[in-house]
Amino acid sequence: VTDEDIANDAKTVDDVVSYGLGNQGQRYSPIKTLTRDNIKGLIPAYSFSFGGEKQRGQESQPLVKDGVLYITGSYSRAWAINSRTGEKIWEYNARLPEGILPCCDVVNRGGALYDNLFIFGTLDAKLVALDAKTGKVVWKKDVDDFKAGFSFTSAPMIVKGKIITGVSGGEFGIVGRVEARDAKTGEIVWKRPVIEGHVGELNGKPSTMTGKTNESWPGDMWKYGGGATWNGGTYDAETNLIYYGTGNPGPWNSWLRPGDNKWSASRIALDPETGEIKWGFQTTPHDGWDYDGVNEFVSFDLQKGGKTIKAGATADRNGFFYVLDRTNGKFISATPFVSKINWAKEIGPDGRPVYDDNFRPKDPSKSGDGKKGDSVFAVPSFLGGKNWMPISYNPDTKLFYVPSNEWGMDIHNEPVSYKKGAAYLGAGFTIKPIFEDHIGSLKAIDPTSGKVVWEYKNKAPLWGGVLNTGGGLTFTGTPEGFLKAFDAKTGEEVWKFQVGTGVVASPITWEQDGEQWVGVAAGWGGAVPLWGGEVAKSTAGINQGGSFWAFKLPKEVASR
Ligand SMILES: O=C(O)c1cc(C(=O)O)c2c(n1)C(=O)C(=O)c1cc(C(=O)O)[nH]c1-2
Ligand SMILES: [Ca+2]
Repeated sequence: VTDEDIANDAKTVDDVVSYGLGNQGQRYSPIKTLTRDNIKGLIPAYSFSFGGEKQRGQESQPLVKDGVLYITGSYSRAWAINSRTGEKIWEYNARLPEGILPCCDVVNRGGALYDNLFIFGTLDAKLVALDAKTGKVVWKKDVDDFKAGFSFTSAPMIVKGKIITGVSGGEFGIVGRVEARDAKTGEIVWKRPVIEGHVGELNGKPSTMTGKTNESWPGDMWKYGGGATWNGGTYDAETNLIYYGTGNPGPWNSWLRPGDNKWSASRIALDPETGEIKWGFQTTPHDGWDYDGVNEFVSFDLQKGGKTIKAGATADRNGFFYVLDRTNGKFISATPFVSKINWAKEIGPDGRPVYDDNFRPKDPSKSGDGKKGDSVFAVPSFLGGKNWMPISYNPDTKLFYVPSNEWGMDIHNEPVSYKKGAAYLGAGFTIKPIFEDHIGSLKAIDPTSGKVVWEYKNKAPLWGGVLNTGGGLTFTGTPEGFLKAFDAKTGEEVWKFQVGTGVVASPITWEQDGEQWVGVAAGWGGAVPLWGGEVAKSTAGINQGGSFWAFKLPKEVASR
């Protein structure tokens, strides 16, 4: 796989060589073969089992190149299979040590292909490059110390010969950073911590570009300031900028860290050559609800007042859908994409939330029994209006498709201090539904107005990514075990298939032997069964699993 293959990934149809079907992350394939009229003929071709006694959440997006499909699975495993038959070519198991500290299930969201390598991150915070043909380890690099809470769950991104990655560990007081390595050797080119005050690295030398001082943090709190870059990034060739989201500040108890706490809960744009932060936009300054701002920032052309604006959009965990100028981070608009939000009254004209202090958990030193502060019911819950699961942009309908959840939480604050390898929260919480009939909600959103054009409601929380196709279809999975297709214009459900376990992964599509294929990993898990509170109870009956499902539209059916 070459840089050119990756740069053209959004346009080519016979392979998928990047997370997001192109580094911009639109998750749109131009393949037109499959439509609402012939989708009845979309049939399973094979199902490949990930095996093993342990299953858990399967969030991986596969890659396909030259008849080989590459996919990662729970517990830091990876496979190459024949993309036509599902026959196994190789399997890799990272054999994790005791004591790893992933906060939110043993997931992996996918790998990257470059040159002759398949590269992915493991839960013990290592980056592994395998020979794509044999699955043998070519190199393996320590990202950081898993005993301090560092972990790795997202898919690496390749930008012009460099591997761009982040880190997980925001619940353990790590400091988030974005890194670039030489994609062939794995050697570090630059490291960019995202929390003010920290010094990065460029070509082996110290480099301070995050913020000169820790001015938006009190005292020493920036030292364990969080901002984990745990959900991967996107890249836009037109602006030559890498876009990354940053997670919650540490600890969750916001009374311990007055100030904006930059750049936690933000989007930042970085120079791919140096890692310099070119702009930052903080969606939740002084976050008090674990509203990690890691949600992917997706580039698109916004038509407004007869002009085309180089924009980007992101559906934030805090419940607002933001459109920014992707050249400079300037705020364009923010509109709610969930039906209820109470922590902010609105987003002001400068892009800053107008807080409603009634819904920030109370200061434990001034309320409650002095240990446990007074609880509030805040909406959305800390698992967010949207969590990790990627949105999709369809350039035909000019709509964004956002997998969201409608829920709230009881949350209170407690005292806490940093201890290596221990949870650094200072908060207790229980997630609760806010509607009787549904939590999950897939919404088609017009980015020019923020208006919801259609909505599909799902009983269980939606936890999988979205895919759009040139044939006018929108795909996503449900915890109830269905891969579903909708008419991208109207939202009408036009197809579904039961895979036997929850679908919390991102589907892909590709063309092979003149036929359109669709594939998705299956396996219930992720953060909901672990942290979902009362919501987790309602999903307790969902069976675990671990497999990859491939579907195709046979030629005979397509031409009928
Ligand atoms: O702050 C962090 O480092 C961090 C990491 C991760 C992760 O790596 O999966 C999640 C979260 N936070 C998180 O807050 C969260 O809700 C979450 C859900 C999931 C998932 O895969 O279902 N991961 C994570
Ligand atoms: Ca987090």
